Amino acid sequence: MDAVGVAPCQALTSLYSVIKWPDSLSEHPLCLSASPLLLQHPPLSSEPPSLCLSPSRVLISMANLLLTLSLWLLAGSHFVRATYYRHHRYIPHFYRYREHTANTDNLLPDVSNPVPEVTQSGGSTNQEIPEVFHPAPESVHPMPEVFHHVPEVVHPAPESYLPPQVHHPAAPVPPFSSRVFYGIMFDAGSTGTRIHIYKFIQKDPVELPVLDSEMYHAIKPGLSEYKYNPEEGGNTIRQLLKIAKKTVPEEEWKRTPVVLRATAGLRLLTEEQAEGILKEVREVFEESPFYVPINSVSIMNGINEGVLAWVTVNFLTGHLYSNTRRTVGILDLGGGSTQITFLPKSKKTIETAPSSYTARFSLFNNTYELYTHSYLKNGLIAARLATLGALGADGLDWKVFTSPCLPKKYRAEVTFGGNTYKVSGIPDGYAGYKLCYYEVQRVIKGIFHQPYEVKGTNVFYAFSHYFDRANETGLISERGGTVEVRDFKKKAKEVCNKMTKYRPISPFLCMDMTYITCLLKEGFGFKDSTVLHLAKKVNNVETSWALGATFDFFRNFNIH
Ligand SMILES: O=c1[nH]cnc2c1ncn2[C@@H]1O[C@H](COP(=O)(O)OP(=O)(O)O)[C@@H](O)[C@H]1O
Repeated sequence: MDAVGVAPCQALTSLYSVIKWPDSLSEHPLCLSASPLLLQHPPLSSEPPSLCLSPSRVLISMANLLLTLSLWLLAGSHFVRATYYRHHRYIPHFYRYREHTANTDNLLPDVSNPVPEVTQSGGSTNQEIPEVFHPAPESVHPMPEVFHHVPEVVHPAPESYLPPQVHHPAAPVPPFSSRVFYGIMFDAGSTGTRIHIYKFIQKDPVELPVLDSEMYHAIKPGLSEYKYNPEEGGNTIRQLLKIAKKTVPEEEWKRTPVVLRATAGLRLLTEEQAEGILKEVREVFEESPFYVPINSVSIMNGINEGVLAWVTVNFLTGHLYSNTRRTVGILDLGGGSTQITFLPKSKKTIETAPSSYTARFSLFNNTYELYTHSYLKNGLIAARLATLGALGADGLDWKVFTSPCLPKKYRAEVTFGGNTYKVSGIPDGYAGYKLCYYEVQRVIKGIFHQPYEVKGTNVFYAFSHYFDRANETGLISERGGTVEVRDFKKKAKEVCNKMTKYRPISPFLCMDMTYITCLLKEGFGFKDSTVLHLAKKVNNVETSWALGATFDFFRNFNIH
């Protein structure tokens, strides 16, 4: 018998033990004796208390007994229900999180049953799209909503849509077999396009779905490189969709949503150029067999980029399930932009931040107010060009942009955002850490806001180019690890002062390491001793905003 059945049965067995039935009711008085197990108070005499009745009072007593018995049975049935609810749904989050460790611990916050068919004009027909679950509250509620009908949500959920918190009368739970569903998220970044195919398992209609696995693939260059040739950009999406078709079983295609969010690369283009690319992607999506929701292709703003990366990392590290509100901050260094996001411990952090540097959203019945900001043009590749004085410059056909951060004899053409730049070291000049630091400072000083709290005890996870550069220079292995801010500085000095040794890894390594050092120290204001956790994956899932964006697709977080 499972845990659900044991407790109520024990209660009924105990109840039954208070009754001793005589051989014949007509010949003997009826006797009841209290089982010591059920005594709330010590007996007044050494004999167990008993009560013997004359036959004439037996009928009245029987009526009383039946009444008592029904009351016990009623109480027992409530107990059964309470135990069932608790076991299946209203267990604390930290427990629920651990319960699935064998399954990489990746519980999806919000997704549940399928929603009805949605017909796309000229597009694919969605038969069953995973529906939105109400997030489980942090506290135990006496009457959980899971035994009510889950309100229907027809995808796509518009940006401002919040599923209604409707409470229907209780209904019997239909039989349910474990089911699998998928979500496809494209990350159209400035340096590449990546596909994330998430597989979720809904084991039980009243339990939260589990993130089972992720299929990830990246392709270079990013879509912004195709600003003059969107059709070719569309072909990169076609290639990635082939992987999606191999990963998602054919019978699931029609109800598997495809979503693309573009970041800094497209933000840096003109509106017309960006729209040309997005239109092409929409067309490629429409010709695919997958479900194409409205607004499936768009440019994501910097706030969402930061917040959704924060959601991913805190979800994967288990912090969204704890009641402590202890979370980790994130530092994301992309090619075109860089993000910092954390949950402040001190009110002063929010009070002293510019109003556009904070964001609110709701998750698991908690409202979070985060410090978050995305610095456009301060991603690593954009910062390289800015350091060289090339970003936004004219005369790209003939100008050569030089820097003491590059090996003296280095000369090359680099492409970013659809433009090509001629760059070189300074052949007969000086190179090295100090000069380089002075150069990169110009890209940071006066631009960054230092949050009040950043020198405190917040734990930060740093990924994307922070991870790549730390890994390439040997600060951490491919599996990731922790470093102090001063480790970046030490390594930057070493790389800049031995450029020839490190050149085979990348001629930009000195510039990149120096930029990261300056960004952390003088940009965000971290102390030398601040420890950063560098991770490319957590629980075998990529640390990127893409998972958070998939959750946001299934249930709108209403980030504002
Ligand atoms: O999902 C991911 N997995 C691993 N690395 C990623 C992922 N997304 C982004 N990155 C890393 O971030 C770098 C830059 O990101 P991106 O090109 O998206 O910049 P952007 O956000 O400024 O446009 C990539 O070169 C890569 O190292």
